[in-house]
Amino acid sequence: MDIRYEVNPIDFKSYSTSEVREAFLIESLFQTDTLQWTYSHYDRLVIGGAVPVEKTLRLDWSDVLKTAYFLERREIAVINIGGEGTVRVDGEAYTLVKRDCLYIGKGKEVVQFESEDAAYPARFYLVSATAHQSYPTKKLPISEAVPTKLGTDAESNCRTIYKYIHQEGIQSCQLMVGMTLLEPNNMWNTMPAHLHDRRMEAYLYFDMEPSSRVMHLMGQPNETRHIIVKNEQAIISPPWSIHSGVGTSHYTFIWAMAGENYTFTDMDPVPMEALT
Ligand SMILES: O=C(O)C(=O)C[C@H](O)C(=O)CO
Ligand SMILES: [Zn+2]
Repeated sequence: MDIRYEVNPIDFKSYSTSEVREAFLIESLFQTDTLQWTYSHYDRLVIGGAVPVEKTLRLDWSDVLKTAYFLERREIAVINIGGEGTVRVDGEAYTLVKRDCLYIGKGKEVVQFESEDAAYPARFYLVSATAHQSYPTKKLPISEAVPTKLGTDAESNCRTIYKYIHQEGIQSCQLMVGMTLLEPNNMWNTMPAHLHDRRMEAYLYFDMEPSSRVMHLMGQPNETRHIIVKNEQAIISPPWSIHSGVGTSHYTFIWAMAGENYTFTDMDPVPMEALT
């Protein structure tokens, strides 16, 4: 059972490399024919991975959540980062190709995951937050998502952001989820950095070569640390932390937030002079 408790920014200053990694890095989310889960106590975000190959996998973590079924008091976002797959929600089938997103609201009892082709299985990334009301289950195919271009060549951060679940998109209680794709030869994300003390955030880095790495930057602006991240590993970013990264090559990441509101532009920019 992978439970991550909160770390406060005062204690964080004295953390060793391994303590930083144990608190904030999720190393193996995608395992064949199992559901992998990490429970973060920051806004009680649950982060998971499902790779159905030989089996159909059923959404369940009742031994930890102690509810009759996973979504009894939760909502969840599912984003496929692998081959075509199907999510069945109380019997209704939603087919997701790579980068499609499905939001499932509170109260759906039976959620199952399966792959179309065992030779190229689906890889479902899962992010769940507590929910107080039920919003409709909704799929947003990547083909219908609205791209927003950001960055410049000079800053090596040309990238496209797709927002899936947010104020003007799929409605949720508190989940806000999207994906950012770096263009080839562009390595920087989220620099200049920002904070949002009102929300925590999780990043899943993927579409990287096995030998590529992202140097993820975290910490309060005046106390930064780095975490070296491999393909398909995730980061938990506390509300007091910047969350930025630079890769040895370009990459894609899914960002997911939970907390006080879901206004994407609610960010406090961190001036370059404040970073040490
Ligand atoms: O490329 C970026 O910049 C991002 O994707 C930033 C994240 O969306 C984020 O941190 C939102 O709060
Ligand atoms: Zn952010």
